[in-house]
Amino acid sequence: MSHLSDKLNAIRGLAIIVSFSYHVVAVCYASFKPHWSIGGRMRKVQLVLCGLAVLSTGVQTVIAISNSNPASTNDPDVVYSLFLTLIWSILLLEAVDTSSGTSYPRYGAWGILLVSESVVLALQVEGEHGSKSFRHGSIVLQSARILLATLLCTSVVMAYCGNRKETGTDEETQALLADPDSPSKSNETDKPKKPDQDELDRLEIRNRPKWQYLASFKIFVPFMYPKGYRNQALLGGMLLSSLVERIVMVVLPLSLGAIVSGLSSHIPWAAIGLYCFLRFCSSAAGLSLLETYLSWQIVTDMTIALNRCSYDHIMNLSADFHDSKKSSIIWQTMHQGQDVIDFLKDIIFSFMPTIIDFGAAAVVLTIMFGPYMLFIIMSTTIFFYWLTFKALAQNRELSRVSLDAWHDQYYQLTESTVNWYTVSHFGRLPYEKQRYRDKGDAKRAASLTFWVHYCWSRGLRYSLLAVYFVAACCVGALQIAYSDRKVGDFVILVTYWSQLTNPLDSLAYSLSRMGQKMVNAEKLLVLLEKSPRVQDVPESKPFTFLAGAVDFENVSFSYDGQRKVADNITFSAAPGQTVALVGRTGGGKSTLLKLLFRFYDPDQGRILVDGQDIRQVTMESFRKHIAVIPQTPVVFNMTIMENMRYPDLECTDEEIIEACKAAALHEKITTFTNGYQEQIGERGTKLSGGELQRLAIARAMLKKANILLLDEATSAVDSITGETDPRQSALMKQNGSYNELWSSQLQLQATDDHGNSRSRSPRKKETPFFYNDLSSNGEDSRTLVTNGNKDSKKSDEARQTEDPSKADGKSHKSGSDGRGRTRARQLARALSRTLSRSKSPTDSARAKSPKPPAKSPTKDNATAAESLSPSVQTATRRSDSNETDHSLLSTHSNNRSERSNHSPASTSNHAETS
Ligand SMILES: Nc1ncnc2c1ncn2[C@@H]1O[C@H](COP(=O)(O)OP(=O)(O)OP(=O)(O)O)[C@@H](O)[C@H]1O
Repeated sequence: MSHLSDKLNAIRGLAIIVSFSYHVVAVCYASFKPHWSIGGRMRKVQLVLCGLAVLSTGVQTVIAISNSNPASTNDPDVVYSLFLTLIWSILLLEAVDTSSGTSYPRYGAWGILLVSESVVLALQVEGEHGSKSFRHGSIVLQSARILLATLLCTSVVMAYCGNRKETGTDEETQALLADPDSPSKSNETDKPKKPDQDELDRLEIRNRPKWQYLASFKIFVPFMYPKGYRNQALLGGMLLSSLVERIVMVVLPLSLGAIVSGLSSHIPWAAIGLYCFLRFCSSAAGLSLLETYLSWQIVTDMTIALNRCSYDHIMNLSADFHDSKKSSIIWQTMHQGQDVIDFLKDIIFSFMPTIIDFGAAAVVLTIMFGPYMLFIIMSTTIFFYWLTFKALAQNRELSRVSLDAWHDQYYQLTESTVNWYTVSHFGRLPYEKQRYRDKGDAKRAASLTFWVHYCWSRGLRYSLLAVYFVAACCVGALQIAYSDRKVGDFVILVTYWSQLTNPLDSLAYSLSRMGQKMVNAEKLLVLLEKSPRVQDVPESKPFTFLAGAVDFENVSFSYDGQRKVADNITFSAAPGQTVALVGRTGGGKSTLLKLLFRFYDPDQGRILVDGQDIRQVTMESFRKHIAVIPQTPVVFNMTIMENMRYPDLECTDEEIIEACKAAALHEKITTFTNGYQEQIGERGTKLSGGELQRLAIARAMLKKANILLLDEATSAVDSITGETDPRQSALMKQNGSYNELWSSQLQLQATDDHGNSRSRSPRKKETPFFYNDLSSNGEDSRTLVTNGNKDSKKSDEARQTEDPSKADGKSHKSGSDGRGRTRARQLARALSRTLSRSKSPTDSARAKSPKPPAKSPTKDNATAAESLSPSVQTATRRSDSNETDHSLLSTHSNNRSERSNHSPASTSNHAETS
């Protein structure tokens, strides 16, 4: 009989331990490894069955308690019923918690419970265990549970056999965002806004399997490891003080219990002294202060290191990122880098110590008060954390919404203030103000929702703790009342309880803070996981400048991988040649320059400079040979002098002044109140459009590069360029596509001027390129050519007479000699001098080396090419008239460009040479 009873208790204990352990291990494993779930449509049935099982175990517990001895600290029937209730409750909570199908942690546990309850039932029927009422009651309830467990397992088998793998209702398999490409609405403005790339990247990170998601954060780990002996010593100090604090937390309640128990007979001075000392150690002035002091230094260093790395990473990203970035969001994300460090610090110095405190308190209380107390501690922890994690998941979502609303308002603030002129031009001040208010309201609503939810969930969690505290006090009081326990044990219980719940509390707090910090960390992670679309290949070599021959070979490119901006473009620019790209607005001219500067790499084809594929050379060595004057010059909010010095930090004031003189800017600068020390405002707002472009031109000169890219560099510089370009005349004479384009443009202009007055005058339309003036002086041209390839000087002179552009230049020169022309000459000379000076001895030596094989330009190309500037000047010219027929072929295209011009994109772009 007794033997059977022992066997039953052992089986019951084993059943509880096995099912609980299996479930915990399986849940942990499943959460880190993707797995299939089945039977999602049976979820409601399973929910009801689990609920009934919990009910039956609850009833069995009540029967067991009513039949047990109040003095007993571990009645086997009560303990079994209590823990069985706990396990079924956990399974129920999981069923409630997930809308997906059942996976192996749950159906495995059902199977174990089915087997173990059947064995227990068999033993119970066989023996005479417990009182009759309890035995009958428990047999009925157990039979019911076996039936329920059988039904649960059958539901899984049925789902499996029916191959009901979840698709529709499983939230894990549903897209979090609607398909952004689905054509739902016809009206453009009504179409849902496509989530931006950052948001999609964040979603991608969030939707990774848990282990992968957590592993993603390992990118931050190197920043957590303190660099240098000093910081490592500080970290050691932190760990040590944290360890000592844990010991203090265990000893503290025991010493208090000893004082209380001892006071009934004597004054325990030693225990009081120890207690006071431990209290001091655990106070805010004790070990935690030391820890804070030590951590401050390490955390500051780590944050700075992370910021530096993020900054370097952002600066190393390529143009695709910088073209689509939201600067204000990047600033914020960088700023919140601190949170990432805090997040990791919390895990090591808050989360782990709290778990240790909790574990220590749980062990001591279980040893002192038996399995009932263990049950109370376990169920407190499980339910408290179930509520906490549920709240945390929602909090995280709400915090994301709140943070996004905050970012949104911040973004609108920066955008509207940066674009204040545009806002004012269009009279949109009230509109922007309203938008700011609306975004503020959205931010307020989002944070209010967050806080309401936070307060509710917090209230619920702490009410649960209060209920369990009552239960713990009852168990403690009953044991002290019915056994020979000391009163001090009750004090120990109460003290440990607070030590148990304080960690729970602070863990919940850390977890909720961690949720918020994880959102910030995710944002930084998105940033750090971005890799530059254009980067040096491992085997790339330094670029060797020889003469400056540029070849585009069947180049195709698309920014987004869908819309082709350049399609099969082929053209060549021989050393010293100037090439104008002509095409309609948005035709891809600037894009070709970006490809040449390697802001992007072609999707197909290749670009060669001096026979070297620019993808195979290091960007740094290549880019230093190219100067760019962009369509919209961007300057720093610094002084003119500082802006000018940017290309060459070593250049002298005299060189800067000379460059400014050449760009016809010097005189203007001398009229400024502070001359060269004048601050030019954000993005150069204090300069006129023309002044800004001249500054960009002067600045480009100081780079002393061999290849010059002009992207409508002089659109605002009338006085320099206010005359006909000799090379343009040459091109016009050739009666090719260039001629056709200009003629049709002028025709349109004239028609328009007749009817409606257009803002741009025909004169302005004719404004030639900045570089045109360089060829107006033969001497300058030769000097410039020499700079590109010294050998060509003589041949230049020899060919000069044949040069159609030069002939034009001459005739043109005699026809006009205005102020703009004089300045242009100055500019040409200065550029020539600057470039000559920049030529290093090695460059000269290289220049003497044979030219790379030229791409067989036509005769006209060849002659013109050698009469012109540094090595290659590439400029873009816009044909604003979309009405113009853009399928123009250059009469001087070489074979390859003629071939390429049959392709769709190239019908709008022409590389014309003069
Ligand atoms: N960073 C970018 N991302 C996506 N598309 C872009 C980007 N930059 C330009 N585009 C698109 O590529 C096309 C070609 O642009 P590009 O600036 O090269 O034209 P363009 O010929 O220089 O025009 P314009 O003469 O008006 O300056 C345009 O339709 C433009 O919208």
